[in-house]
Amino acid sequence: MKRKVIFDTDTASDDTIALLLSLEFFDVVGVTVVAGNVKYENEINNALFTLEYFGYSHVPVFLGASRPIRGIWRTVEEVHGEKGMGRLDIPKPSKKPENIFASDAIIELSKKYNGELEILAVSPLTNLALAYLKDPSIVKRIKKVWIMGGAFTRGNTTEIAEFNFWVDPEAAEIVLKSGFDITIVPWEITEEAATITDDEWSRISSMGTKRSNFFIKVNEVLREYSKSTGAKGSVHPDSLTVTIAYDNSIILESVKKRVDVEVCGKSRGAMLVDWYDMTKSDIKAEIVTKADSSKFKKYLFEVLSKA
Ligand SMILES: O=c1[nH]cnc2c1ncn2[C@@H]1O[C@H](CO)[C@@H](O)[C@H]1O
Repeated sequence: MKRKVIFDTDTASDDTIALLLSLEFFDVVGVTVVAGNVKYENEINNALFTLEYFGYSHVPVFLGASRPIRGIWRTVEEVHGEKGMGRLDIPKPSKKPENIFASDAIIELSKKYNGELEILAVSPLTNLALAYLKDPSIVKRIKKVWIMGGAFTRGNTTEIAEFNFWVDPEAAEIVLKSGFDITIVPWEITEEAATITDDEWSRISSMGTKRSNFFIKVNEVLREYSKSTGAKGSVHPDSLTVTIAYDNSIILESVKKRVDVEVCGKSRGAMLVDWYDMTKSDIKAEIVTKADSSKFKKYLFEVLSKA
């Protein structure tokens, strides 16, 4: 039986591929949309369209926070394309979102799948933080939270901050202090293990499947943007995180430390790791420090080449 997950997403480019992977690997019992990458309306359409396009119209989509807690952030269309789908112009999906707020859906689904539900958070953590504030007992019911977020030293949004933590550091702080069983996949690890090189890009392009064609189109702008920052190809943090959640053996090295997030000043959104256990805190997260790139890509290619 497939594991039950909620896919929390600010749906743009790599998020859609991470969603496709999740649909293969897991029983996705809900998709929750949160503010982040691009205009909220576009994120909603991107999530609905991706599900509909690949035959998953039955998977419910719940709308959540359309802004971070403090409301200070900017979207990054330069990374994902004007509407977040590279240069793919998508039609308005006929699938509609549910009438339940995302954070309420997280609470309800945690009751329905008590002890087995996992959260794949490839997004700012606003929806999960709000769910926790409303009902802290979700910590006991949610089995695991997988987070793509944080940077050790090389921020992709400011000198030190990774995008998801930077968009809503207050939410990240709430979630990281709540006591969930958490694994974090930080930015640098995804850059090292989840960059699709030119050769790999050509390989995907020549697969000629519906999924591979979709991959190429939605990630075209991401690839150009990634390369403009010095990467050797398009970087796929969300896809790596979901694949790690599915097969933990992709984690080659990790540490278990208390993690906090800076909420003020120039380093707002910075990930603060208590490397020397100075806080003596019991609340710790697993932080991935090395991932198996070839294993991840094997899964990715397998899913994209499927007819
Ligand atoms: O430059 C970028 N490359 C890849 N993903 C990005 C970038 N900027 C924002 N995101 C988004 O934020 C997380 C990674 O930090 C990912 O979840 C992705 O959706």
